[in-house]
Amino acid sequence: MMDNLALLTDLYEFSMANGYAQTLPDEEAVFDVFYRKVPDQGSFVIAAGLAQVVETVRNWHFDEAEIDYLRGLNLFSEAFLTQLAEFKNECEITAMPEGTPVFPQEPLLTIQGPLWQTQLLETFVLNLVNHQSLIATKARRITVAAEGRPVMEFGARRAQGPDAATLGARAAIIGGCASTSNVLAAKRFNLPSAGTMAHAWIEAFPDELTAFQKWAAIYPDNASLLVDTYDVLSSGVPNAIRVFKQLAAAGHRPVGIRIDSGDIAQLAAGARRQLDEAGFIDAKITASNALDEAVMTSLLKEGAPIDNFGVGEQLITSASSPVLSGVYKLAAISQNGQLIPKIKVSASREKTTLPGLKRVYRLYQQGTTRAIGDVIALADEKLASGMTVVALNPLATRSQQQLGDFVARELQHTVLSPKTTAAVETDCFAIQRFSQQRLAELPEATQRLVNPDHYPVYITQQLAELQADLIAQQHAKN
Ligand SMILES: Nc1ncnc2c1ncn2[C@@H]1O[C@H](COP(=O)(O)OP(=O)(O)OP(=O)(O)O)[C@@H](O)[C@H]1O
Ligand SMILES: O=P(O)(O)OC[C@H]1O[C@H](OP(=O)(O)OP(=O)(O)O)[C@H](O)[C@@H]1O
Ligand SMILES: O=C(O)c1cccnc1
Repeated sequence: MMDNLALLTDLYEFSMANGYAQTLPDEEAVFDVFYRKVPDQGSFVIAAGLAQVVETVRNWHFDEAEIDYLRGLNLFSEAFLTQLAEFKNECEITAMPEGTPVFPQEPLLTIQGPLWQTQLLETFVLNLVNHQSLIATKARRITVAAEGRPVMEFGARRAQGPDAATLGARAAIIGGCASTSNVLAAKRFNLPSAGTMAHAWIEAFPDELTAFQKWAAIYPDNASLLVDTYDVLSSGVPNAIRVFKQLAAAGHRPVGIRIDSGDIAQLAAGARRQLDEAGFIDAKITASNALDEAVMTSLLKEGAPIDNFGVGEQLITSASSPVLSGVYKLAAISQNGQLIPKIKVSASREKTTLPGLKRVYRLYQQGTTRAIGDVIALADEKLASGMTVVALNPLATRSQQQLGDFVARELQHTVLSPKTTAAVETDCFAIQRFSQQRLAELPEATQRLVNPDHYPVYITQQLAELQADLIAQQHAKN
């Protein structure tokens, strides 16, 4: 169970909620979560964090200490504080399942409910979704670069705080990692924990060979020895081989070695030669040390014989692109039971919001699992073959296009409502598999790590017209 995150909310959300309670008490609202820019110049983000959003909203409440604290700010009416104390969630959440590749501007999560409640959700929903989606997206890049070799998540010590370490480890698995060194994350999310040893173990003994032998005596079937404390090729690997021979003679199977500094390609090649010559062709070589997808790609291109990767700081902080600026934007307000679409107008088309309650569809070529593009439509629209759509990409050569035949799959599903609770997948490896299936449907060129192709995302003509009308109405008012 997560802590109650009810106060993990920017002050202005409470200020607005208190104000709505006095001015627009019966209004309902629709908010969309989406992002505009993909980290690392990729073409999509892997959605993650939904399980924690659902858990947090289910557990969302204000206890006496929280109400007293808010009262002490001298900003809020007693009526509002009572409303908080008696509060029950009435919001409905529809969302893309975790692991879904999601493109810019697409609502990956939509929240509908009383205006004041939906407003209060903004900060912690964005916090959970932005963080985990960022790390899952980075983990996908890193595991793609590993070309099928297992990647262990090693980042806890470099993560920006305990939650970033633990939720980040969860997101790393969703994005493709095989295991984590973070025991809390492993326990909490039922993940495989994995690890080797640190230089301290080697340094603690009088010499490297003794250190390896002591380890092997305690963990005869888990001897993955760190060979770079003194000198990889003249000391580390020869000592590891000595210990492996003793283990093999006693009927054990040595696991392998880890290299954590120096020129990893050259050291791995030298270590591989020595291990093979000694007959340990199954001993695995693990590489670590500030790895990311660019270094890993370069190492493998150089032919480095690496079997496993341990990746920490660059993954857990998404160091090369550390922000996913997902936003939470008002799309509609109810008046007398009728939804009125709302818009935020901006000088840039990219920053002008898509109004109204919407649905996102992925279109597949008939009879195949090949995704050909996504369409954002108004909720009451039906998609039809031959319909005209408008490209969201302002640089698209053809802004209007007619769709051919397709099969459409709706991407969002209801995951929480006041009446029902749908099951949200919480098994991280099931989410990882789901993600990989969804990725396999996308054109390969959109998945490249460098200069990926643009994937077509369209809005329906009706949505485009609604947006244009609302912009015109605003211009007329100003
Ligand atoms: N053959 C290689 N090709 C490309 N990058 C490499 C290669 N070998 C190592 N690297 C990377 O180069 C960087 C070297 O970092 P750094 O200078 O901190 O390492 P180091 O001095 O060898 O190790 P440490 O400081 O941990 O003892 C790391 O990101 C490492 O993964
Ligand atoms: O480099 P990362 O991808 O974050 O992987 C985790 C790092 O953590 C450990 O290093 P340690 O904290 O002992 O410091 P070091 O960098 O001096 O080896 C380990 O030996 C890796 O180098
Ligand atoms: O188990 C390991 O080898 C490990 C764990 C965390 C960080 N660096 C290495």
